[in-house]
Order: sequence, then C-alpha cells, then structure tokens
Amino acid sequence: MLIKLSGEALAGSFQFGLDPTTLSYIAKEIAAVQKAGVEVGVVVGGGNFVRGETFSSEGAIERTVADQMGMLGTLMNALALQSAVETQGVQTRVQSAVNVAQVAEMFIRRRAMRHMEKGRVVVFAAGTGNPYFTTDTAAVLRALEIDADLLIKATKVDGVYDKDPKKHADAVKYDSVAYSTAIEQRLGVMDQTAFTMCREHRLPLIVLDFNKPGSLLRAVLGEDEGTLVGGE
Ligand SMILES: Nc1ncnc2c1ncn2[C@@H]1O[C@H](COP(=O)(O)OP(=O)(O)OP(=O)(O)O)[C@@H](O)[C@H]1O
Ligand SMILES: O=c1ccn([C@@H]2O[C@H](COP(=O)(O)O)[C@@H](O)[C@H]2O)c(=O)[nH]1
Repeated sequence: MLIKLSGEALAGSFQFGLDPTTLSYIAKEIAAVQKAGVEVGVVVGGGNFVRGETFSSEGAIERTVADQMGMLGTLMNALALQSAVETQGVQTRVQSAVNVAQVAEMFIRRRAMRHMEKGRVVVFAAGTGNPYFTTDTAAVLRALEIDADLLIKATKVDGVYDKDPKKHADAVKYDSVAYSTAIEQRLGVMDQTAFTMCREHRLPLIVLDFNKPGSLLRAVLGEDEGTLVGGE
C-alpha cells in the first residue's frame, strides 16, 4: 500500500515545521501496519514548510523556484519520518525524486520494490521531481509504479465531505464516493490531477484522519474507516 501523508498534519500543534510528538505518533502507526505484514510506501507532503503556489504569489520568488523549495521541504519531512520509523524498529529508506546523493537514494522503482519486499518502509521524497505538481499526484504516480493495491491519504480530516469541512460547519461526510463525483464537484481534499489519475487507473483511495489511533491499520484490514473513493 501507499500512504500519502500530509505535510501540514506533521506540524501537529505548530503552525510551521515538525512536531516531534506527532512524528513519533505517526511513525508508530506506520510501523504497526508494516509489522502486520503489509508492504508500505509513503509519500510525504511539504505543506508544513513551503507550498510553491502560495510562496510565489507575491512575485518575489519565481514559481519554479518556490516549487523546488517545496520539494526540498518534503525531503526534510522524509528524513525526519525515516528516523522516527526506525526508532520503532522498522528499517526505512528514503528515495528522492531529485538528486540529493549525500542524504538519500534516488527513486529507482525496482529498488524501492525490493526494499519493501525485504520489510523496509520506503519514504518517497521530493514529489514527482517536477514543479507545478503536488505530492498528491506524486502519491498516485508512485502507487501505480509500485503496483499498490490501495492508496491511503492520511490527513487532518476524517474523510471526504461534500464541501470543505474546515470552512463549512454543515459539510456532510461521504462513506464512499465515486471519482467522477469528486472530480465534477471539485472536492478539494485532493488535487484534481490526482483524482483523475486514480479514476483512469482504477486505484482505490481511502481518505482518513491519521490522528485517530489505529485508523491506518483498520483501513488496511478492510474495516470501515474514513471515506472510500472508487468506482467510476
Ligand atoms: N470536500 C472536502 N472534503 C474533505 N476535506 C476537504 C474538502 N475540501 C477541502 N478539504 C481540505 O483538504 C485538506 C486535506 O488536504 P491536506 O491539508 O492534507 O493537504 P495536502 O496538500 O494533501 O498536504 P500538505 O499539507 O502537505 O500540503 C483539509 O485541510 C480539508 O480542509
Ligand atoms: O511533484 C511535486 C510535488 C511537490 N511540489 C512542491 O512542493 C510543495 C509541497 O507539496 P504539497 O503537495 O503541497 O504538500 C508543493 O506545494 C509544490 O510547491 C512540486 O513542485 N512538485
């Protein structure tokens, strides 16, 4: 399985950066899934450091540069996550989509799959390696490349709503929703490119709240958790 972990959520109670308590907690949750015998890959976001679109909006920093900074933010998250998961007794490798040879391996698909076969968690950093993309799209891409059976978006909301629950108190949660609905209604929980790729390749997606203890494992075991996005 492939877990997309929101960067912003890793900031925990802080506005920016990493919250060590949140990091240890999520590392335990990921380690529990691996210890249950599941091959696990993780794509980390970088919203707790830099979002290229926002960062470049004032015009001082070019969009491409801001996006490169965003990708480097995901690398910081990946290194922190690697350390925290290894503290839980599970070997972990970081593979980056940009060359940072002194700190992480490059992304090599077959190598990533071999790591996972050996029981190592693989954390994919730097998104797709290209500006103008997001880590949501990178997560779908990596999930397809490693033949994942399931993509889980682990975030701060407990599922997909008919509108943004952070902005609308009357938002209603879906237990399950079709990709076409998510795309047509432009549901903002994941970017549209990512939804479109999931639909095209029939990749099942579960959106869940990672702050709920045991939620990742329950989703993997097929129990009712978050919102399942699938179908047409
Ligand atoms: N229809 C919707 N249902 C659920 N959540 C929604 C919806 N529309 C917008 N959202 C928002 O989507 C966000 C989930 O994405 P998240 O914050 O994890 O961002 P991300 O881009 O995946 O990660 P990062 O923080 O790394 O940039 C939630 O904060 C939620 O408020
Ligand atoms: O393929 C990618 C992935 C990400 N970026 C940049 O990184 C930031 C952080 O990623 P989030 O998905 O928002 O967590 C993103 O805003 C982009 O600026 C990228 O350029 N290419």
